[in-house]
Amino acid sequence: KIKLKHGSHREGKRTDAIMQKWRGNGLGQFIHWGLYAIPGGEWNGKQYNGAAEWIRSWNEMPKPAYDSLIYKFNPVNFNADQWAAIAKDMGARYVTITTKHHDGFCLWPSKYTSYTVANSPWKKDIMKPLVDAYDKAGIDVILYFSIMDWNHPGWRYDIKTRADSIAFEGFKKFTRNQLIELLTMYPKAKGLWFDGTWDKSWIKQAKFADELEAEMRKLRPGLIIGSRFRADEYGKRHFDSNNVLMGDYEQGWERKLPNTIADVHGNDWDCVMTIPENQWGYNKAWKGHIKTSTELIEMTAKAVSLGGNFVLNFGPKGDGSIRDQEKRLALEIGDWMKVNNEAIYNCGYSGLEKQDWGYSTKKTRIDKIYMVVFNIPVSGAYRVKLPAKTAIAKSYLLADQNQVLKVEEVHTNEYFVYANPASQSKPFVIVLETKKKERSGENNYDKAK
Ligand SMILES: Cc1ccc([C@@H]2N[C@@H](C)[C@@H](O)[C@H]2O)cc1
Repeated sequence: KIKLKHGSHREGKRTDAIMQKWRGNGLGQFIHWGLYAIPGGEWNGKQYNGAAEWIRSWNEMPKPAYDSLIYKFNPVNFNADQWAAIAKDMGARYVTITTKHHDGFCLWPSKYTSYTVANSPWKKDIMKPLVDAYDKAGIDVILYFSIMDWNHPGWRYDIKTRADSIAFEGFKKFTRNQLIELLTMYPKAKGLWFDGTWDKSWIKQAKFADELEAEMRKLRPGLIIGSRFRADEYGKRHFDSNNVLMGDYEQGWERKLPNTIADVHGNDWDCVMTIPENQWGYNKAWKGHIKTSTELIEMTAKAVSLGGNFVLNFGPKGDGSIRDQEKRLALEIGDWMKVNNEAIYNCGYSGLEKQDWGYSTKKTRIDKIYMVVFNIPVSGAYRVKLPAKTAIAKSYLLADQNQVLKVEEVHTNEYFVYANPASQSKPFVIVLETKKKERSGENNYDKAK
């Protein structure tokens, strides 16, 4: 083990109630909203090929033209309760909302910069109505914050000269001030989701970031901070120089999912996912493959089966409305969740071997296993291998618990569960209630003693 001053300060999963609630959330909503939603990936009639929230970095987009979008921010169709209702209908149990993306525009009236909603035609705070609406809907709020800030004069990609380091000192103070300001103005927020922390300038701030994380945790006990916030003193990110996870959960799964339990190293984690291939902010033209609700439900089940959460991104339009395709997907996912959320909420890795029919999840400390089926076997037989000394007491469809299913032990601790689902077009869940296996040869007399 390398002696570290600014590495991870905790090994293993957090066991407190706030983190246990986060762990059991299963499904979340991400909101990317800001000035980038106004151009929506297009400028001067030309389409930007990158992600819409990065349009400021496009050569075709003059930086002053982007920066003056603040004078166009007037989302007359913004309705925080409607956004929260969409998340509620989808079955999301937490939401991560951009307070400030890389462009530096603040959705809250920060005292530390003029580049905020307060100086837009809208004038009003956006974060407060959002935090309150989601909180009222019973949905936990996590605040997304980009360290990289293209608008702040003190931002640097690296610290090369004395002038850089003087400028960056000012930037560090500004960053700390904004984070303390956010935690103070929105005390209901359960955590922070950091982004924009990969540049050398920030990676060199191991001591500062470590102390800032400690200050935030002291100000807000139980605050949830992921692995992307800070590097250790050797520049190691996500995992420190002793390969211990930084922060409370792994933030490495952006637009991709782990494949096996080995990939997650026994840590908490979330996967953040876009509906199109790679657009977080609103883009007028969604190109390429748009994920279907069945695909997104499968990703949710896969994430939960590997002990993580699945966080689906929505990119509201510049006027504050939500696009129809996103509303429809939220409802389709929500319809499935209404029937099957017992296999998702407060569930995790079942310990069972992966089978072709789909993913298995398990509630902690309850002898129930959920087989979330995406691939129906021609045989109608669903193979499941149980650990030794475990048997199946009963099996039924989660959607219709009166439909008790036939179970056959085909090899030691290997069973076929027979099911013919009503609809072949939607994923469904088979429940296994398990019990201790009767020791073979045990008789009632022995048990009676
Ligand atoms: C290379 C790259 C940098 C930043 C990102 C940001 N992280 C996502 C969560 C979005 O905020 C995206 O803009 C994505 C890719």
